[in-house]
Amino acid sequence: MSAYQREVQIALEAVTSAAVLCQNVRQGDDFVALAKSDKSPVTVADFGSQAIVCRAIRAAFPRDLIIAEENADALRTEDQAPLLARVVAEVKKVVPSADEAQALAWIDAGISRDAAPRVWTLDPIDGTKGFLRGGQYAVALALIIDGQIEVAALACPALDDEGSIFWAVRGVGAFQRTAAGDKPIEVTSTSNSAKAALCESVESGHSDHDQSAKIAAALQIARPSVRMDSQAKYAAVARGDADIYLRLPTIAGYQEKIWDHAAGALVIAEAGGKVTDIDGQPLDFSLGSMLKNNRGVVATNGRLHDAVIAAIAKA
Ligand SMILES: Nc1ncnc2c1ncn2[C@@H]1O[C@H](COP(=O)(O)OS(=O)(=O)O)[C@@H](OP(=O)(O)O)[C@H]1O
Ligand SMILES: [Mg+2]
Ligand SMILES: [Mg+2]
Ligand SMILES: [Mg+2]
Repeated sequence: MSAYQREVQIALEAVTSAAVLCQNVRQGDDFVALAKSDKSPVTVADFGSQAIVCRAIRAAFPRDLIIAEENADALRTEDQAPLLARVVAEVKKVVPSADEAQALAWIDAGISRDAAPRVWTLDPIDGTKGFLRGGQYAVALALIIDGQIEVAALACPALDDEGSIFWAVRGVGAFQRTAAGDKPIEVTSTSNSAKAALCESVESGHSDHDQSAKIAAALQIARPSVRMDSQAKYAAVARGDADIYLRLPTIAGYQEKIWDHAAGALVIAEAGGKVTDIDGQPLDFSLGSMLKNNRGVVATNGRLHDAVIAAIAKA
């Protein structure tokens, strides 16, 4: 029996149900996006997805903590009663017995921020702007034990025809779940950077596009970069659709959130790739909700990693 079998099963069921909720919401015409205090959007589906996943984790592993992106504060205000009603209605489509109080409590099960010996991290929708635009998005869940990512489940509902689901366990491997079973995935073996495919964020506010163009030129990368929302970029590198994922800081001092990277980072590492920050340092997931010790993210097939870090250092 391989390690963390139960965690993998629960995590995959949870992100799969959450992905159904997200697709249900996206098929409708009323996402009711709200702007958070940092002006970033949050929708019915972000709240609903967080409720579904936290419910599943709480039921299976009641002692585990959860560091998830959203909280239910806005939904508890009188102004947002219609939004709360939409969230509860969507949650009930997936969990028919759910009521309003439960939905709120499940969302708020994810408000931990501090490090803990055993903690899950969840991005209920990574790439909310992509979700709103009709682009890629992901439901990203990972289990961190003593600061190390051990289990990852990554649902990309808009990738491929039917959506795709990826998972990984540290030391076991990275897989894509298909109707025919779990298929191991692997990064490319490209070692000539001129032949590499590079992917990056769609939003220039999330990763510096001008800087990445300079780095691509220095690496003699011939192909135009592929812009894709969400941790689907990690899946793209992990299964060999792309060779490099660059996330270059746009604001000095911006700290990346662990839920934006934990699941994707393990999937790439277990597919044979490498993930560091732009200085070539490993991402430190032992510090609670933020990657306080890191700047930006560089993910590659491994073989190209040193060349990419060197090009960034020169740029
Ligand atoms: N300034 C800045 N720098 C870096 N990252 C930031 C910044 N601001 C926001 N965010 C986070 O970006 C997450 C989305 O990243 P993506 O790579 O999906 O961006 S994009 O949609 O492709 O443009 C997005 O995740 P979600 O909120 O889950 O969508 C944010 O956590
Ligand atoms: Mg967000
Ligand atoms: Mg995110
Ligand atoms: Mg999010």
